[in-house]
Amino acid sequence: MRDDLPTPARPLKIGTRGSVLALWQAHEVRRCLMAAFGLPEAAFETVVIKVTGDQIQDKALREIGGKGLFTREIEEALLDGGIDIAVHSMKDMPTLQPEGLVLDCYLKRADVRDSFVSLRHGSIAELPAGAVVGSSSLRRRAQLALRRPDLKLVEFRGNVQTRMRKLEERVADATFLAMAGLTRLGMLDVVRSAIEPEEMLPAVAQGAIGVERRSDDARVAAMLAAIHDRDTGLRLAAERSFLLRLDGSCETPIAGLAVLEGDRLWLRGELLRPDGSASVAGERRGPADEGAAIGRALAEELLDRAGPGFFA
Ligand SMILES: NCc1[nH]cc(CCC(=O)O)c1CC(=O)O
Repeated sequence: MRDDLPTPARPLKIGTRGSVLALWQAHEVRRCLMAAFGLPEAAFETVVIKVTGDQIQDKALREIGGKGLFTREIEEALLDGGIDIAVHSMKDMPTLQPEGLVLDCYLKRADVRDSFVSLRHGSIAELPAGAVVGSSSLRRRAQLALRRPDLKLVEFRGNVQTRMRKLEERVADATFLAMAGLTRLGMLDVVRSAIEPEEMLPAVAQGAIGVERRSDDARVAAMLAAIHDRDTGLRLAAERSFLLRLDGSCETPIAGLAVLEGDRLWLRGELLRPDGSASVAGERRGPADEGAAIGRALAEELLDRAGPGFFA
């Protein structure tokens, strides 16, 4: 292993999207690897890869359709050998990886909550009837419509700066952003309140950074094992199994969150109709290392309770 570590002459190539958040996350993985192996920054090379999802800014992503809008080009580079590892927001990752790739290394998870962002109001509860909320997340839109059918929803995309400008221009009175992303960008000052999971269950894997590799790359596998966070792995195993059994795509509003209670795992999940006219929510507890079975069982229970006509 020692002789096999990357060097400035033979750097480890880290593939990432080019957004400020994506670069921060790639550099965080680099920091963890530098610390774990005593390596200099020059032993790594950051390779920025353009993805379809970033090139389209004027449409809601669900109109473009298809899974992996933020990942396909990056995974192609990984399979080609153009990069050695790829860093992702796990929330944006499909539940299955292409043949030849493995995604089982997660950094310690950050704040999982959504945040309420507004210039004039302090929380969802304080929004007056008829207030306009900007969000393009199917999950957040459905969750809000379910709880506050009196509010008006508008599409909202772009980076944090763009969204703050839209709030200033009164395109909307409020929006939602993940606490994790804002924390990483050093922009927690825009948050009016953090929304507890009881009020708005977050997206599966929200707040977690994952590192993908080629399945036959034993050297990289050994390096990634050193920075993997076991608790995050147990939690995501349950949440992603839940999502997989639901065949979650961008068309289906799904929320899911697992937490550890000692050697037990507590998984909560929610399925919604896109217009917020109905939802089914449930929870399960079980041994922490049986997350995959717990996730599947909760998904099956919710599908059963929702019935065949639920998403129609
Ligand atoms: N879908 C975009 C996305 N993917 C990951 C994050 C934030 C970081 C994270 O949850 O790990 C965001 C932005 C947001 O939802 O506010």
